Amino acid sequence: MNIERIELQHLQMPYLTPFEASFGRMDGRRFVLVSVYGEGAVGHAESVAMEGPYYIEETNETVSYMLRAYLIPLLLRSQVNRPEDVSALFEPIRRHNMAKAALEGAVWDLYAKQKGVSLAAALGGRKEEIEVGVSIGIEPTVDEVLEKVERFLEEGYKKIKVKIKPGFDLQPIEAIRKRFGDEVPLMADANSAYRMDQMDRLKELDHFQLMMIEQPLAHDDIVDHAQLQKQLRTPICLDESIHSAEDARKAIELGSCRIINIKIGRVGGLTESRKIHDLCEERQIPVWCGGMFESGVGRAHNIAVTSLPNFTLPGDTSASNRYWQEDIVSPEVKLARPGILQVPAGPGIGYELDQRRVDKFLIKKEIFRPNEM
Ligand SMILES: O=C(O)CCC(=O)c1ccccc1C(=O)O
Ligand SMILES: [Mg+2]
Repeated sequence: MNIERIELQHLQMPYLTPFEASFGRMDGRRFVLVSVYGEGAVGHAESVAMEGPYYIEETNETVSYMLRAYLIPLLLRSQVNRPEDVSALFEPIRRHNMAKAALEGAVWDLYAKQKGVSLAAALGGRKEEIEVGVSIGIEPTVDEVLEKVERFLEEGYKKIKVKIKPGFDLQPIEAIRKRFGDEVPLMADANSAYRMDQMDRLKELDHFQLMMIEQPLAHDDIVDHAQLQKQLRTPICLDESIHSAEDARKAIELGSCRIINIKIGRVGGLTESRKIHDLCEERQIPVWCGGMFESGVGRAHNIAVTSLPNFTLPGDTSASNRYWQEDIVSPEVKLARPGILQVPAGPGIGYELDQRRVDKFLIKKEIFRPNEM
């Protein structure tokens, strides 16, 4: 693929409104945008690591370090013919999945652009549009959750996900059901906030016809989740516990979940995401694409992967205006119809990087070339 140059742009983008989950509260995103140049084309992807190690262990700084010290030098010293080769190349390096995914994703975009096909098509996706939902944080009051639910339902979002934690769980769910009815496609995400001795609390949630409960127990657990799933009618969806297709296989075989949330960053890239997708399809486990408050670049990657057939549940990839005053891609990610995003047909991710907007949020830029490695 002839990689001639790799750029890291470190950005700081403020959110429209702060977001709180059981692991903390955030006002904006510091992240690394990766651009890979070759044969007159350029591929982009972003790191989805947060600033602190509270969702998973990676941080913006560990990602920057791993890219600079290991992953970029390795890639620039190697011959790569297909993006799948990058995934194999990175395999000896343990974990650091978000760092790997950021670089591998940029190579996927470059590859699709060099071939003149969309990233979705390069991955084997065939959907032309996808259904999407929205993830609502823990708000100071239940009323504020209700206001958000109302607004997002008006915009037609196909799934409402609310963050819960012990003490802020039954109240918001019950209030949403009371006000908006049982037809609203509703789910809860606990981000590992519960322990097995709080099972009774989780069982209460069984009365609200939730589509699923996401990652109720420990971030590294699949054993207790299997026990819990036996006690619940509501499907458990795993997020934090799944870092690879092997993790997914073990969780499915144990009965730890009935649904899997695929985040490209958490599983180390698009190649591994597709592997998990294929495995789940074979085992009849529906998947959906999670979100990490991506800019338009990461959002475009999420849209592309969601075009694969077993992404049968609406994901967390909402429109740009749910997160940003202005996004760094053009056009911005907009709903084509209520709750529906179009899968772009143009080459690669199908959105242009707007460098003028990137420059507004730019803190630092680093450039790497093969002869310097
Ligand atoms: O809107 C989004 O991008 C999804 C937000 C979200 O739920 C989330 C955001 C950051 C870290 C973890 C999670 C999660 O899915 O658990
Ligand atoms: Mg989650």
